[in-house]
Amino acid sequence: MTTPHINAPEGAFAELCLLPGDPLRAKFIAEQFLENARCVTDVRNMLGFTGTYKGQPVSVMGTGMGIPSCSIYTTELIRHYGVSKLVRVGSCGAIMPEIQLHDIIVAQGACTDSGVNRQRFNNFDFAAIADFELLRRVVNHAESTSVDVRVGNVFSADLFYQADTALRQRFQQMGILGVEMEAAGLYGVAAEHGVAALTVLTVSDHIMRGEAMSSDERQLGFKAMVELTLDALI
Ligand SMILES: O=P(O)(O)O[C@H]1O[C@H](CO)[C@@H](O)[C@H]1O
Ligand SMILES: O=c1cc[nH]c(=O)[nH]1
Repeated sequence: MTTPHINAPEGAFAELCLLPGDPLRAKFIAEQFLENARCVTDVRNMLGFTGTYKGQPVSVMGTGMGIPSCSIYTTELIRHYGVSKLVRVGSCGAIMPEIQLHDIIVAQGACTDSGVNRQRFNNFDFAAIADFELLRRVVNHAESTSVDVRVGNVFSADLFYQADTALRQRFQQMGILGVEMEAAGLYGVAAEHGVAALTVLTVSDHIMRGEAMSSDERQLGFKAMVELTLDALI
């Protein structure tokens, strides 16, 4: 049984799946962190892998950029492959002044300008929140290993190139830690299907200060976030 976007056989994914936006980051995570990792899907080069971490099965798959792409893959992973713990490991642009490049943000909630959660919630405002158990495990593990994380609200934007630069000030006033493009959609998909989701982000840019990692660093430089996530959840 395959889906329009995933050509893996039934049972090819673990219950826990890490979800970077970039399929090459999925490959990097599989090669660097998983034992016996095998590529289980490659439709459109959206690579997915399953292996083990400390003996436990784990999958990792790219989602592409933006809520529509992420929603397709996560819906198929849940409905057809039984994935029930979906953990986005992404990058974001920081908003708050105290945040630095390479910092780790755990998205407790995700605001958005996307209409997807209103579409699935009778046009009401849906509070897109992380699964508390996944969140607690990652935050507790960070505390016990002295890894600094920031926990709070992020903004999942439809536009990477947002023309209205005044919005940034408003985000800062409202305490938005960082801007990315998928978390609110992921949380909506998870809620609709009754499964658990979390988003952990590494700061790749500072939107207010105009600082940025290189594209190589974005692809490969998220070791601390991945280690924290795997160690906390396995
Ligand atoms: O690094 P990823 O996980 O792709 O996340 C961020 O990077 C992309 C934009 O460059 C968007 O997908 C955004 O959410
Ligand atoms: O979506 C994103 C990701 C990184 N940096 C941004 O400014 N936006």
